[in-house]
Amino acid sequence: MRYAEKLEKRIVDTGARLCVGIDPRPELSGGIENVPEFLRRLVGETAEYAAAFKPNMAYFEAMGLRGLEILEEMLGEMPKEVPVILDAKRSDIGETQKYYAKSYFENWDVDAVTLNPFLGYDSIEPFLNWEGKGIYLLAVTSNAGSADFQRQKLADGRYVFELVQELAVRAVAEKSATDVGFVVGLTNASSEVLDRIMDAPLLIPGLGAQGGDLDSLAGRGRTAPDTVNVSRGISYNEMDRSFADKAQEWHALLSL
Ligand SMILES: O=c1ccn([C@@H]2O[C@H](COP(=O)(O)O)[C@@H](O)[C@H]2O)c(=O)[nH]1
Repeated sequence: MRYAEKLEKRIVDTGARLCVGIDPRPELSGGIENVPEFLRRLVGETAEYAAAFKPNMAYFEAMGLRGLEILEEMLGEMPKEVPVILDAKRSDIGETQKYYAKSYFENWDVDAVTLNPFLGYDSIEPFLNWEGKGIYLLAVTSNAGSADFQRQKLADGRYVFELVQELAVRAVAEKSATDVGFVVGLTNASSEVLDRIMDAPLLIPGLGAQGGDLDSLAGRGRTAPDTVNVSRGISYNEMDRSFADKAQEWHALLSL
């Protein structure tokens, strides 16, 4: 089964496009020693609502070697039916990317990863021929700085993020086994952006703590399995409520 099919199935099974972000902050959960239990509860309580899980490497790397062990343990215990998108945003020359691809797709066996496309097509090639896997290229990120490059207009009237889409078009033409989608931040998902974004799987961060407006996605007629990520809005918002309770609320807002 291709990555996009697995994700589509999960979206249909859960009835919503909720991607549960996993960004553990040890300082908010009583230190690194409490993080494994925090993650077990977060994953356990939200799995039934999750179309996907998205751990962000930064939060695990910040805990040092123990953080990588915690990530590995968590990945090993993830429910197999929920796709895992590793938010790594990697970018390097192709030779080095081969090793990132091996690490994420072979060793950790995650379903998809985020990549920074700035180094061009040969930098994403090592990720392209993996059965059942997906990559999300940063196209229009959710930060204000996305205006600095991604939303600049070229002389021919296209935006820079449209060049990112060209990489996906090429991957499809070359019959990539890996599905290629895009990261589009909800906070910058204007109709000008969305009108130009291909019908390929979108990973959409920016809901909850970053204040993105879901209405901007309405009535688009897209068919690809898009998912909308919520991290702090489940893990660290209203700490007196359970993860399950908060996930259920986001799930209702994102229901099909
Ligand atoms: O454009 C982007 C790309 C990635 N992210 C990541 O998504 C989550 C968002 O967390 P919240 O707590 O829901 O704001 C986090 O891991 C970011 O690094 C993004 O926000 N924007």
